[in-house]
Amino acid sequence: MDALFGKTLSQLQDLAVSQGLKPFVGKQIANWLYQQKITSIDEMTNLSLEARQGLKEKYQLGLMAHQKVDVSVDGTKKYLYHIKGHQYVEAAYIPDGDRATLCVSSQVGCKMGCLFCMTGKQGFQYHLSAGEILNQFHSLPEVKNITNIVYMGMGEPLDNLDSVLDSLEILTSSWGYGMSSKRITLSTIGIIPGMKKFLDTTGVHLAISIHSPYEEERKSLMPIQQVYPIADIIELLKGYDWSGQRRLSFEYICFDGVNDSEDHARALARLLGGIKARVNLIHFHPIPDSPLTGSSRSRMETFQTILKGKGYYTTIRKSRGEDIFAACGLLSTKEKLAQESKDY
Ligand SMILES: C[S@@+](CC[C@H](N)C(=O)[O-])C[C@H]1O[C@@H](n2cnc3c(N)ncnc32)[C@H](O)[C@@H]1O
Ligand code: SF4
Repeated sequence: MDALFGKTLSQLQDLAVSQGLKPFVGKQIANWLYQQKITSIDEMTNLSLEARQGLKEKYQLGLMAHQKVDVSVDGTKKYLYHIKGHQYVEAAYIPDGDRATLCVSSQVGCKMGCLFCMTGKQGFQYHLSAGEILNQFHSLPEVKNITNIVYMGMGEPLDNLDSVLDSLEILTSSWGYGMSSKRITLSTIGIIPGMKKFLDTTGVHLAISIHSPYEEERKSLMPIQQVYPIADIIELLKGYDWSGQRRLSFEYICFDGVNDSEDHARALARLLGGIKARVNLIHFHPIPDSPLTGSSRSRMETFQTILKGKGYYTTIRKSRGEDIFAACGLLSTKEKLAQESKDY
């Protein structure tokens, strides 16, 4: 049965009309779905009994509680949600003082095959629907604490463009969750056509996973470089205005002896060419069977100093939830499910 949860206002208005109802009923349904904590269609009490009955014959609500939660020593929690058949996704809840960030997944697995990423190792299984993306937020026990959402969990969001854009529309619209787009960041390896549409239709912050300023080296880490070269990505980004509230950042994992030299830092600054952006240096979270290791803190600091000297606001991102495999790039359900199948 099709799910109501995850539909945009215009989809709900069309759905209402297809049920023989007035279009404004679509807005009433949106209000119940995104602004009230209902658990069944029966609770939509400003709809007639007949209208609710008609909806129940064709649709389900589409909300799912989590199946499992792991808690890190640093307070990060990793929630596992059942998707469909034998598919699961993970979301990471990261409290930090008076902020709390939720890292959501957009796909089960990923087809991009980055050398350093557990999700990439899992291969691609499934595109999440908008409802399955939003459910990670809506059904989270700590949903009231969330101040920020990052699309940095499993999958490449711009490879699942329509569902991701629908989920962003629902999060940021007044008929949806009414969240400011400045509290949301989408991270991508740079799928150019999807990026254009994302930039033109949303006001959400953008993070680009860059990881090397050199073409050949980036290709060896991230095969997508062959299709969408980083120089073309930056060219496109230069056509947009980053001087206001919308933020552009570049994510750079520091790999020991690979991409962490002073030359790399200078080449990165040259490649960015003065674009208004921040750089986030990320600790590598080691994955099994990988030849890569993380850079030392002091090398990351030297790298940071060079970029700062070139005018780029540069941070070294705190690792969170590494002990429960909730940190960046460690989300993967395949092997865990094989090992722990009895738990599910
Ligand atoms: C898992 S990805 C999901 C979003 C999108 N697919 C991307 O690559 O930007 C989120 C971030 O985690 C980073 N990442 C992947 N594997 C990692 C690892 N083993 N250690 C640290 N960061 C990692 C990615 O480079 C990216 O910046
Ligand atoms: S880093 Fe992002 S794009 Fe690359 S394999 Fe992992 S999830 Fe996919």
